[in-house]
Amino acid sequence: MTLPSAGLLPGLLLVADAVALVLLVPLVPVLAPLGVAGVWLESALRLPVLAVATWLLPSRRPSGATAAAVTVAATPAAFGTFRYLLGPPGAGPGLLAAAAPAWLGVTHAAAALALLAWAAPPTPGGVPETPGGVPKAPGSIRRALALTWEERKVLGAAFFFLMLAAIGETSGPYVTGKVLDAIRDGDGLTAGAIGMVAAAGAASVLFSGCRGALFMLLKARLHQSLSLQLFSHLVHQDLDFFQGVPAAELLAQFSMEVPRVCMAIPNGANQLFRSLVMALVVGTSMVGLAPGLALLALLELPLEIATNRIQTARKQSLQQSMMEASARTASGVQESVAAIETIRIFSAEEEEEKQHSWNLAKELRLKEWIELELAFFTLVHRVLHLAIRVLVLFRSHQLLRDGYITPGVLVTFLLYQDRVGSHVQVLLYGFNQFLTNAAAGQKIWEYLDRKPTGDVRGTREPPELQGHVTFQKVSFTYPGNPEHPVLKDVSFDVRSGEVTALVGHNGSGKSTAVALLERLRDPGSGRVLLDGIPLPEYEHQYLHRKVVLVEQDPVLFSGTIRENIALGLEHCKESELREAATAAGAMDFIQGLEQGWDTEVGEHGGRLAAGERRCVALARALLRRPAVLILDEALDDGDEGAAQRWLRTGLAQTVLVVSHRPRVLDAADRLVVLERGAVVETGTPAELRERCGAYSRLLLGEDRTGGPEAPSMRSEKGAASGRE
Ligand SMILES: Nc1ncnc2c1ncn2[C@@H]1O[C@H](COP(=O)(O)OP(=O)(O)OP(=O)(O)O)[C@@H](O)[C@H]1O
Repeated sequence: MTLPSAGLLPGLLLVADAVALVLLVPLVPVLAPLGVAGVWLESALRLPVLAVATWLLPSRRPSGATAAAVTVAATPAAFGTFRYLLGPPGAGPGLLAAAAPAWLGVTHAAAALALLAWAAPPTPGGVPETPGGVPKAPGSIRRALALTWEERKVLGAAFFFLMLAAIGETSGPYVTGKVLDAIRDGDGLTAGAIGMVAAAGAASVLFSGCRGALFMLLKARLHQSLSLQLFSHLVHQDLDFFQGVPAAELLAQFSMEVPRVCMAIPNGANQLFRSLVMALVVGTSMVGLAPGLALLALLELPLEIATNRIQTARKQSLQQSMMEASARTASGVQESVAAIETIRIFSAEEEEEKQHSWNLAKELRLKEWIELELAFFTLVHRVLHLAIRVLVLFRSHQLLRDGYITPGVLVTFLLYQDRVGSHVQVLLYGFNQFLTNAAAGQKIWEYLDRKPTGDVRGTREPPELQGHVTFQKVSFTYPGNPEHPVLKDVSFDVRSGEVTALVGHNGSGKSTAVALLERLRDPGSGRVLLDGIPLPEYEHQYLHRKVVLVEQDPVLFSGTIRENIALGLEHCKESELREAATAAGAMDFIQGLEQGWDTEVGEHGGRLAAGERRCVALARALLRRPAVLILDEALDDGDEGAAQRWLRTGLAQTVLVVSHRPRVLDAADRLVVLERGAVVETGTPAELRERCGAYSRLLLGEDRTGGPEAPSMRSEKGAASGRE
C-alpha cells in the first residue's frame, strides 16, 4: 500500500530527521556548551539531511519541499532561542538530539502548523463544483482598491477620523488609570481630572461618529460609481454577450455583488485597521508583562490563521456556487413569468414547477452545506481558544507557584488576553469577510474588462441623406453557430425613395440582413453602405436616428405614450409628435384613452394591445424622419389598410419591409428574394410573378428549397393570385 501523497513528504522528513538526530548524538557534548549558537548549529547540520531527503520522493518533488525542510530544521532552534530569551531564568535553549524522542514529533507538528498557516489555501474538495473555481481575491482586491482610490479624499478623511477615534479609545482607559492613581495618592477628584475623562470619552464618541459617517459616505459613492461603470459598460456590449448571459445574473451583479464589493474596502479599512492597531498595542503590553506566557497565548494566532485560511477558501468557493445557483433560480422564475402564456398553452406548469423546485433544492443543499461548515469552523475556533486558555492557566499556575509573576499581573494578563483575542477575532473574521466581499467582484471586473467588438468610432454626420442602401458581397455567420453561414455573398440595393421588400422562407436570413443594416451586428465579409458610405463610418447615434427599425413585437419602456414616442429626442415639438402619431395611425387610439398622451403603457408596454404597441413604435420611428425605415414583419398581422398606409407615410425616405404577406409584398416597388442566405431574385413584384421563379414558388407555397413554408403566405396566396 502506498502512502497518500499528502502524507509522503511529512513522513519522509520525520524519518530523515530521526536519522540525522541519531548521527548527531555524538556531537551533543560539543554543541551543548555553545548555548543558542549550538542549537542553531544543530539545525544547520540537520538541514542538508532533510533537504536531500526531499529529493528521494518517487514522483515529482512538491513545490513547498524546500520550505518544509527549512521550517522543520529551524523550528526547534527558534523555539530554543525564545525559551532562552523569554522563559524563566535558567531555561536553556536545549538540543533536539539530547531531548526526549517525543520532542521530535512536537517539532514536526509545529512545523506542519506553521506551514499550514502560511501555505496557499487548498482547493476545496468535496464541495459542489464551481465553473470559475475559487475566486481570485487578490486581483479583485487590487481592482477594488483602485476603485476606492478614486474616492481618496473621502477615504483620507475617514482614515484621519479613524486615527483620532483610536487615540480617543486608547486614551480613555489611560486617563481613567491616571485619575484612579490620583485618587489613590489622596489627591481626590478634581474638576480637571473629570474634565480629562469626559474629554477623552467625548472625543472618542465624536471621532467615531465622523469615522462611521465618512465610511458610509465612501460606500455610497463607490456604489454609485461602480454601478454606473458597470451599466455603461454593459449597454455597449455585443448582442451575443446578452444572449450568453442570463438577465438574472446581470441583475444579481447590480443588486448583490456591487454592494458587496463597495463595502469591502470601507468596512475592511474601518474594522481591520482599528483592530490591527489595538491588537498590536495590547499584544506588546502582554509581552511586556509576562513574555513566556505571552508566547504561549499568542500561539493561538498561527493556529487561528491556518484554520481561517482553509475556512476562507471553502467559503469563497461555496459562495460562488451559491451566487450561481441563486442566479439560475431567479433566471428560471424570470423566464417562466415572461413565457407564462406559452406555459399555459402547452400546459407545462408542472414541468416548470419541477424545474423550479430542483433549482431551490440545489440552493437549499448549498445553504445547508454553508451553515454546516460555519458551525464546524466555529467549533474548531472555540476548541482552539479553550485549549490555549487551559495551557496558559496551567503555565501561569506554575509561574505563580514559583513566584515569577504576581496574582495582579496574572489578572491583568488574562484581561489583556481576552481583549487581544477579540481584536484578533475581528481581524480574522473581518479579513475573511473582506476577502469574500472583494472576491464577489470577480464577475464584475470580468464584465468591465470585456471589450465590445463593434466599431463605434465613426464620425460622419451628413446634413442630408438620400437613404440609398447597398449590400455589397455580404457574408455573415453567427458566432454561436460558426458552422452555419447565414448570409452568403449577398448583394442588393434598396433604392432611395422606394419601398423594397425582403422576402424568403423562415430562416432564409431576412432578419439577419436587417440586423446588419441596423448595425446590431457587423458583416463577416463584405460591406453595407448607406449613400455609398460604409455604415461604420457614420457616427453611432446619428446612424440610429437615420436608420430605424420597427419590429413585429416592438419593445416599449415603462412610462407614458408621449415618453415612449419621444424616446431619446429631448426637444421635439408637440406638432411633430402629433404628425408622427397621425402618420402611424396611433392618433385615434391615443385620443380614445382616458389619459391620452400621458397614459402609462406598463412594463414592456403590457397595458397596450400588440397593434397599439406597433403604432407607438412606428410613431417613435417616424418622429425621427428616418432616411431608412425598416419594418421587420411589423405589417404581418393586423389591419390590411393600416399595413398599406404604413408603407407610404411620407415621413420616411426609403422603406425596407420584411414580410410574408403577399399584399404587402405586392405593394412594394421592388423585391429581393432570399433563399438560404443568398439572393436568388430581384425585381418588381410584377416582373417576378412573370418570371415564375423563386418568388412565384414562395407565393404558391411550393417548398422546393427544403425550407419551411411561410404560413401567412399560404393563407393569402389565393387572394394574391386572384389579383393576377
Ligand atoms: N442569434 C443567433 N445565433 C445563431 N443563429 C441564429 C441566430 N439568429 C438567427 N440565427 C439563424 O440564422 C438563420 C437566419 O435567421 P433569420 O432570423 O435571419 O431568418 P429570417 O429569414 O428572418 O426568418 P423569419 O422569417 O422566420 O424571421 C436561421 O437559421 C437562424 O436559426
